[in-house]
Amino acid sequence: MDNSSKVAVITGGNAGIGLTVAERLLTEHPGLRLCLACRNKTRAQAALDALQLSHPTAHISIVIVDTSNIKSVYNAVTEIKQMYSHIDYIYLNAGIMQVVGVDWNYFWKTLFTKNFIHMFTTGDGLLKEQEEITEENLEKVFTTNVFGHFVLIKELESVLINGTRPCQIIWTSSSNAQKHHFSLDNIQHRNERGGHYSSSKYSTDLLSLALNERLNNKGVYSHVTCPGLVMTNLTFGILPSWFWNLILPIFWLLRIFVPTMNYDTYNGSEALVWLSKQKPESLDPMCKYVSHCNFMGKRYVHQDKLKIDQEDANQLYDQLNTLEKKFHQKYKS
Ligand SMILES: NC(=O)C1=CN([C@@H]2O[C@H](COP(=O)(O)OP(=O)(O)OC[C@H]3O[C@@H](n4cnc5c(N)ncnc54)[C@H](OP(=O)(O)O)[C@@H]3O)[C@@H](O)[C@H]2O)C=CC1
Ligand SMILES: CC(C)=CCC[C@@H](C)[C@H]1CC[C@H]2C3=C(CC[C@]12C)[C@@]1(C)CCC(=O)[C@@H](C)[C@@H]1CC3
Repeated sequence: MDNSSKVAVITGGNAGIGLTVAERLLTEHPGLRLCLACRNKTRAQAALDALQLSHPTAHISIVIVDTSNIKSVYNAVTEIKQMYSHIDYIYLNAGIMQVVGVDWNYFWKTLFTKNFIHMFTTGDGLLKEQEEITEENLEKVFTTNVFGHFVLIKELESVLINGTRPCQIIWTSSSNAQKHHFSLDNIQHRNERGGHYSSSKYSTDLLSLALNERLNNKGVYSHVTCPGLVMTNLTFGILPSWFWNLILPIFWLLRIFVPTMNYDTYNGSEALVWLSKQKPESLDPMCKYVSHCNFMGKRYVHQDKLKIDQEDANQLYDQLNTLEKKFHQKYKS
C-alpha cells in the first residue's frame, strides 16, 4: 500500500456534483488517489474512463456500494480497507429525493410574498414526496442519505484515524434541512406525508456535529456543505430538463437575490472542493459551507450558522448507533 499520497473516497462519485468534485480534486491535489464509491458498476466505470481521459496518470478505483443497503455498505468497507491504509477525504455525497410532484398552488401563493427567497433557497413546502421501505425494513431516503453513510464512517474509523494526518469528512447536505421536518421520536421519518429529504439532511447536520465531538481529538473533522440548486439527475427527477432549460434566464436574474442558484455542478461543487484546501481544525463545525455564485458569475463560499443543538446531535448519534448494532449482529457475527 502506498501511504504517501492523499486518498479521497466519494460516494455517488459517478454523476452530478460527486463527479465534478472528483474531477476538481484530481486537478487541485496532484497525486491524489481517488475512489469512486458507487452503486452501479457500469455507470462507475464510465465515470472512471472520463476522469482517466482528463487525468491520464491519476490512480482511480471503484468500490461498489449501495448506501440504501447496509449489507452492501459492510462489503464495501472490507474492500476499502484492503485498498487504503488511510483516507484523507471522505465525501458523503450519495443522495436521493423521492419527489412525486411540485405543489404549484403553494408556488404561486408564495411567489409574491416576502417568503419567496426562502422558497427558492430551500424549496421548503414546494415538493411532494413519497415514502419507500427497503428490503432491510428501513426508510429509503433516510438510509441512502444518512444511515448508510453512518455505517460507512463507523466501520471505516480505523482508516480515518491516523497519528500524523487529519481526515476530513465532507457531507453534501442541503439548505432544505429544516428542523420542523425532523423528530428524534421518528428519525427515519416513517409514515409522514412529506419532508423525508429535509429530515434526512437535518439529520446529516446533526450527525456531523456529533461526529466532531467524538472524533476531533483523533484528528477526524466533519463538515457539512450545500451545493445550492444544481441541475443534476436529482433535479431532473423533479421537473423535466426542457423545463429547466426554458427557465434558465429566470435563474440568472434570480441570482441577484438568491446566490445559491448555481445551476451547474462546477458552481455547486465550490464549497466541497474549497473545504479540501482548508486546515480542518481551523473550520467551524457549527457552519454549513454553501456554494454561492453571484450575478457576475463569481464563485465563492458562504458560511451559514447551523441552528442545531448538541444534545439533539448526541441523541441522534445514540439512536443510529443502536440501529447499527442490530445490523452488525445480523451481518458481522
Ligand atoms: N442537485 C441539487 O440541487 C442539490 C443536491 N444536493 C445533494 O447533492 C448530492 C448529490 O446529488 P446530485 O449530484 O444533485 O444528484 P445525482 O442524482 O446527479 O447524483 C447522486 C449520486 O448519488 C448516487 N446514489 C444515489 N443513491 C445511491 C445509493 N443508494 N447508493 C450509492 N449511490 C447512490 C447516484 O448514483 P446513480 O448514478 O447510480 O444513480 C449518483 O452518483 C445529494 O446528496 C443531494 O441530496 C444538495 C443540494 C442541492
Ligand atoms: C423556477 C420556477 C419557475 C419553478 C421551479 C420551482 C421549484 C421546482 C424549485 C424552486 C426552488 C428549488 C429547489 C430545490 C428543488 C426545485 C425547487 C423547489 C431543492 C429542494 C433541490 C434539492 C436541494 O437540496 C435544495 C438545496 C434545493 C432548493 C431549491
